[in-house]
Amino acid sequence: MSDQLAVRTSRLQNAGNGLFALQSFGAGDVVCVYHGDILTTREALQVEDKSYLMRLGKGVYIDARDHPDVIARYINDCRSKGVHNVAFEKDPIKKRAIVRAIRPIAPNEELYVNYGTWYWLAYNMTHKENPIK
Ligand SMILES: C[S@@+](CC[C@H](N)C(=O)[O-])C[C@H]1O[C@@H](n2cnc3c(N)ncnc32)[C@H](O)[C@@H]1O
Repeated sequence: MSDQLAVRTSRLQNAGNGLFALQSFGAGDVVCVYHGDILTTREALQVEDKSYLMRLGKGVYIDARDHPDVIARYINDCRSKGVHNVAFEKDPIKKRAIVRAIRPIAPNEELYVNYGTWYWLAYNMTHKENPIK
């Protein structure tokens, strides 16, 4: 898949898989790229499993649900301020998001990105029996 990154069981509880660094990254380095099927707002609203759905900008979404080869889709959100080590740089023109290191990352660190408030609001609405705080 990649000699810089590996998909392994997440260190977060009940989070499934996560993405881990196999090498060091410096702050500002491009770590990988998030891409997938390109959807309009109308199409995005109809997606049942929104786990891998990302809004890039007005009317532009990408969905990596059917793309297990896109390793960026395995990045979890640790939900703790100050612990995130990568950020999504969304590009609605190129229809992708660059995953960029926001601080130095050491080998074996799990990558964590802030999905944003709306992702978790929607997630918890559809997982009322098992919300993620
Ligand atoms: C983009 S996927 C990340 C990869 C996913 N863990 C997997 O195994 O394919 C987003 C999903 O990961 C899980 N996830 C991410 N962060 C989590 C957390 N802090 N706690 C529990 N589950 C989390 C949730 O199921 C979420 O909908």
